[in-house]
Amino acid sequence: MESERATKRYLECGAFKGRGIAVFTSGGDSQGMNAAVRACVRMAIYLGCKVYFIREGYQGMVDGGENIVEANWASVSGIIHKGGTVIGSARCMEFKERSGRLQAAKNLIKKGISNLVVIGGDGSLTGANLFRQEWSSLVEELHSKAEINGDQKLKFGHLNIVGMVGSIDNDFCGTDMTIGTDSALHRIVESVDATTSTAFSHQRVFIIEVMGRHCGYLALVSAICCEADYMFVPEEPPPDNWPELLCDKLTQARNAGQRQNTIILSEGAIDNKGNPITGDMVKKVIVDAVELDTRVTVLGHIQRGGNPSAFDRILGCRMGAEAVIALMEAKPESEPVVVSLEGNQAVMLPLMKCVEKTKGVGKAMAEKNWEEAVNLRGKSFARSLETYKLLNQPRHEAKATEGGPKLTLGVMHIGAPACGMNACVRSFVRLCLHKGSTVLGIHDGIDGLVAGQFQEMTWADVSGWVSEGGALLGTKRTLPTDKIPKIAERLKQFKVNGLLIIGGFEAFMACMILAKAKNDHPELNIPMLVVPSTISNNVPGTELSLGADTALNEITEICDRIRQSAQGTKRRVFIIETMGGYCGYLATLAGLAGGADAAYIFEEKFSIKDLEKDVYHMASKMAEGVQRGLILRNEKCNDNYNSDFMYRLYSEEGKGVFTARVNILGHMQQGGAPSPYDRSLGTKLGIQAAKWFLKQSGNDACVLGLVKREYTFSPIIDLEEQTIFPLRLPKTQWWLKLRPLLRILAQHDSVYEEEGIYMPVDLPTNTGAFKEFLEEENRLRQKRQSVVAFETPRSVLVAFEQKELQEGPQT
Ligand SMILES: Nc1ncnc2c1ncn2[C@@H]1O[C@H](COP(=O)(O)OP(=O)(O)OP(=O)(O)O)[C@@H](O)[C@H]1O
Ligand SMILES: O=P(O)(O)OC[C@H]1O[C@](O)(CO)[C@@H](O)[C@@H]1O
Ligand SMILES: [Mg+2]
Repeated sequence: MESERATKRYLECGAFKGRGIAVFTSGGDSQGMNAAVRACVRMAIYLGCKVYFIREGYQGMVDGGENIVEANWASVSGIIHKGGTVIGSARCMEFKERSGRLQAAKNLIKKGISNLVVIGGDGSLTGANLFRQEWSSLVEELHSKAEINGDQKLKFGHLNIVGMVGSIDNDFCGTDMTIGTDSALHRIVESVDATTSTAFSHQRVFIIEVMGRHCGYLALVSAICCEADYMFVPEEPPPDNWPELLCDKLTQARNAGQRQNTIILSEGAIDNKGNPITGDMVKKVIVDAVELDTRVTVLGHIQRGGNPSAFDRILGCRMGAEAVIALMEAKPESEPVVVSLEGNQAVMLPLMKCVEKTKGVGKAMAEKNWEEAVNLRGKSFARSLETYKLLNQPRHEAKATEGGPKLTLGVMHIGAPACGMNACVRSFVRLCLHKGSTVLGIHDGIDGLVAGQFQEMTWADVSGWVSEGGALLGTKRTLPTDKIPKIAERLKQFKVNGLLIIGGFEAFMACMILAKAKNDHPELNIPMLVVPSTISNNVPGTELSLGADTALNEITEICDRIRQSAQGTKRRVFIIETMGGYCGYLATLAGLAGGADAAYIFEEKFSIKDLEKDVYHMASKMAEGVQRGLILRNEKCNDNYNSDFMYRLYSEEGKGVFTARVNILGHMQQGGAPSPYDRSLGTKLGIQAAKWFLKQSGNDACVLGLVKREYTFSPIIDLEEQTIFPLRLPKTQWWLKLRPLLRILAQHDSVYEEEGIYMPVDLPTNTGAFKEFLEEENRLRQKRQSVVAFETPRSVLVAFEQKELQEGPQT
């Protein structure tokens, strides 16, 4: 029973009928807060609660009146793509006093609210915890002053609180990412890309000051993403001789032909003694010592503005929904929790423990215990710091700095280009050079390998690669199948001791083919590693491929534009086709990020009955005042129900209610500048790959993956049985667990038909429980509807596997 509970939960529609719940945003705003508010409202409505907005944070709670208003399904329509928070945020001094909190309690009880979702930073969450601790005494006092009656005292004797961290600073311990951080990184990276081009023209140095208060996360990650020459963060002040080190670094770079330099400075940067380091101080050092033309740019609140990134929208959706569920499941004795992100899992952590740990960072910094400060910031921070430092060691081109093997390693791409590939090559090349190894860049995939297009890579060759989209080494889809002898000959000719292949499903296939040919060709007895890199996110052995995040952002942005194009047009439905092969990752995630009404994918079989239901559902939403509809479909979701079919169906059935348009996004999904996430992930994967080769003694062939926030090296042979070759899909895909959430957030209350939905909990998904969940949901559906049998995705996949056994893998 317990294990069943751990993998899925049944969310009964209307299960918490009549419960009062309020959501508010507090402290500095951040992008993605609207997605969180929307998810809270819609999940609460789904569960039957009466849901309220509290406008202007704690101030609205204290002031009451019009600041506490009931929300409905439509009041959160069309907000997911907006920056900031549509319900307002504030900092409120009155709430810090008991008298203010007493007033706030009275206002909540009058509205029947005893469940709060707070979206804010550490201050807001601390305030919420205090409020909860005091609640019974506040209720007692209100009753004794006859401000509330005995019934109210009894009914609202307990306050439940769940927190979500909304802040661009990513300064909260316990969660990998806070809502807004990724969007802020987007703003910073766009800005630094812009200053880099003008810096190049004028051979200037740019010092960019970024926000983060006392946390260096934004500075650190943007320094990695923008190839900064130097960086200042509060958690690890520079050594006392930093002016000298900085000037040496700049001089070295200029001597190597670099025309511009970027320095990232955190607004909270300090020296070893705790004194602030400012942009003007750094500029003076540079101008006085090396006389470089230097400018200081303070990015300021630009970082907190603009549309939320796809990541922040999805994070907001997931956390908002989880927060409401946690509130409904809370018992009077249970501790208040904060919804956190661990890898790609949402987890509940004790709110006050996280707040205390967060305060511990400040304490460690005040005591100048820098190591402790870095550790408390968490694994991801420490890893990024290590990455930055590794890539910014003093340069010794192609000379050994340490002992260890001196290898000749090949790096190449196979498959379609994807953003982040270049960042991966760059860090791989540079770390290998630092360690005294040689890297040969192999151009144009297998064709280039066979033709002998090998280039010895230098430090300078990969300068500026992190911000470049596409694949600068060139890439092709050709597989090695009929070229193995020639490949073996070339690897021998160039004395290649190891081969890194960065690419998508073809890279995975190619590596498997080469690994299987080792017995016949001893030259292939070298370590080989695949770094999954494809917008489709369909490579076995990893939860996330390089390039998928950039593509998701591209699609999300295009969906925003397409929807906006219909402003002023009466009721319109857009059908948008995404790439991904048979993998529905992009369609599903872009569906969540874009607030889509439906996302059709191959993995979740749908029938004409489902399509019919969705068309009528759309019409009923329009009747309630919704103006625009968004339907996503994966390019291979169904051969017969293709985009044209769907367009005709919606056009015909929507006559008189809405018009329909279709957009096939095509290759624009593969283009663009890499997102901060792909730049940083590419850089880190390149480093992991280099480290792996440098400590290899055998001839393993592995896939370097990211699984539950850990880097994993899975032998490619073991992955064979986890792959469905004809579909180019892994057998388990973690993100399928987000499908029920997409349905709940898209479903208008006027059309709730199902009694409930099974939601897989963010725990194991590869244990077979996921299959069970789908089957159970299938049974539930069948019980209620006389529709065509609903085949589970797993059973579809199993059918294909059988086909594959009969016909052999399609290569
Ligand atoms: N110790 C506290 N007791 C009661 N209320 C508090 C407390 N700390 C903060 N608050 C309330 O929360 C509001 C927001 O807090 P704060 O200004 O620290 O921002 P934050 O939530 O930490 O967000 P950010 O730092 O990202 O801007 C305060 O204005 C106040 O109303
Ligand atoms: O918006 P304000 O009040 O100027 O505060 C700015 C601060 O808020 C944040 O943007 C978010 O906490 C910090 O990065 C910054 O130091
Ligand atoms: Mg704060």
